[in-house]
Amino acid sequence: MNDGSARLYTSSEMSRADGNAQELGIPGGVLMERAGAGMAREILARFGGERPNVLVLAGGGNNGGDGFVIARELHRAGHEVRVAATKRDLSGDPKVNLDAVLNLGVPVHDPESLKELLEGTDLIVDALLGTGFSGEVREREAALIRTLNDAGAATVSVDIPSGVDGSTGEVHGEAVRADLTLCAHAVKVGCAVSPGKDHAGEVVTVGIGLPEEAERDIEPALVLTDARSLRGSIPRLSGESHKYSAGAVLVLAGSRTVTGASVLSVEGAQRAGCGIVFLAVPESVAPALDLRLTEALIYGLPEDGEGHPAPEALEVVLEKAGRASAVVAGPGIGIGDAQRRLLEGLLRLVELPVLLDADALTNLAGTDAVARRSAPTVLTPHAGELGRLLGVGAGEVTAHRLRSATEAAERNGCTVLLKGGDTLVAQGGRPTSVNTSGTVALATAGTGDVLSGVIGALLSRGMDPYEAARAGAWAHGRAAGLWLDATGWPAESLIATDLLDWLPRAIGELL
Ligand SMILES: NC(=O)C1=CN([C@@H]2O[C@H](COP(=O)(O)OP(=O)(O)OC[C@H]3O[C@@H](n4cnc5c(N)ncnc54)[C@H](OP(=O)(O)O)[C@@H]3O)[C@@H](O)[C@H]2O)[C@@H](O)CC1
Ligand SMILES: Nc1ncnc2c1ncn2[C@@H]1O[C@H](COP(=O)(O)OP(=O)(O)O)[C@@H](O)[C@H]1O
Ligand SMILES: [K+]
Repeated sequence: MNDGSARLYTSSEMSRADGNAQELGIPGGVLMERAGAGMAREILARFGGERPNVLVLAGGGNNGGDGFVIARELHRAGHEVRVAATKRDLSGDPKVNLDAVLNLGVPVHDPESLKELLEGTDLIVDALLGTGFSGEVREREAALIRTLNDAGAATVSVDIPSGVDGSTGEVHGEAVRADLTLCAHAVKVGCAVSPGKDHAGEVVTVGIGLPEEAERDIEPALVLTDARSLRGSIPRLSGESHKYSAGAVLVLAGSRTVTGASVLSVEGAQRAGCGIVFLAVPESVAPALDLRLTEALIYGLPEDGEGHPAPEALEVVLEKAGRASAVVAGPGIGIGDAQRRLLEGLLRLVELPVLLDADALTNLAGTDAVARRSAPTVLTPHAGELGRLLGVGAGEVTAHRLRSATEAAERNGCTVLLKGGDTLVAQGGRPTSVNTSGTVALATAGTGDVLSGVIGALLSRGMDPYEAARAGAWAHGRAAGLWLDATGWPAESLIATDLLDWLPRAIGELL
């Protein structure tokens, strides 16, 4: 995909680029030298002024080789540097660089003394395991990682926090908790996808002078979605536009006890630029919402005894869908047989793009209602909802986010947006997108309802579902970021309504 997205590499994509570079006449040792020297410059620029005592923990592969180059450069810059190496009997480039360190008189210790070495250490360089690692860390390395994490010193990881799977972000057992991760050439998937992302701290890319030709035949399986990669993808109004052609969204959200979800979804859609919103809600709450939502058209639905939409609501929903260009269904509609049947009818009979969120996902878990659809469907689950769709626990999804999102997208033949700090968008045939604009400020009730409306509006404006989900997630996260910058208030104080004020500016950055 060549849309200007920042490169995000799996371990095997990186090693292909490395192989191509060698064919182009750039030896691996040169890349290691550039990686290590560039990382050392970055470390000196950030920490050099404080003249920290440095400990480099080096493993037996090329990640350790990068670590030796860093040790050499920091020593040359006048820092007190010690190395703990898991292996002395090396060959190739790591051996060349270990020998250089030894020749300079930098002390190289056995890792068994790591705990004592860390006592006088201000800065740890973690070069234990890189992209050559996957699976579960062996006990010897796991013990070293625990010792590093317990030391509490500032930690810089080389290429990937040791113990994180570079291609998936999965962590099985121990993984280093870094403050900064320096990635050679491109961000590794493991630094962008949780839980790896949460181990990586700040992530900075260090150039290693790979020529473009070395990447020409590599189609990355994942992309980092930033504003640059989305710019120009949202359709604009033209002179001939009217409120229906500008995008008409039907929102099926809310019930007698949950009316906020409707408001947030409708206003999210309005601020994301659709021309008109129809809101279908149980009839007992329609008058209150009519007063609250000045610009939306509100329709009362037959309801069950609990104030949730009843199956007979389908008739009204279908009629209103006839005037819409996209549908958002689910937030706050309640969970039960009646709501499931309503949704199944909607999915069977409406040919429009449909976004399913929250209660809609729970109601439809275990059914094939989405898989049977040919019109575009976007699912926006959090880990718990995706677990229900896949028949596994939330913990299983949290541990395997990438695999879970792609599996759900494939099984259902649809677009899946998995919420979280790294919001993923998966769709068959497209690279899985990792959003870059999220902030923990979003971890508050109702922000997901806003997101459903935003993506619904982008669908109604004619965007392809994959692009709509990526752009919606980016704008949603960016709105929270703008609120944080503008108010200077603590992240914990954001409420979902605040996003509505900042969505227009966030979307404006994509036009
Ligand atoms: N590609 C490029 O373009 C460039 C790559 N560069 C750098 O190379 C790195 C990749 O190097 P790599 O391929 O040598 O692997 P690496 O991450 O050092 O891991 C191997 C070590 O891990 C160990 N190990 C494995 N599994 C384990 C387990 N379960 N539990 C415990 N240990 C385990 C394994 O031990 P062994 O099995 O051999 O005993 C061996 O010691 C990359 O991240 C980047 O830093 C840069 O220099 C510039 C350009
Ligand atoms: N730690 C986090 N970092 C960034 N974004 C988060 C985090 N936790 C939650 N979010 C985002 O907040 C939103 C919450 O949505 P959801 O769980 O559906 O909430 P609700 O149902 O209350 O609206 C999602 O967009 C999600 O990606
Ligand atoms: K590492």
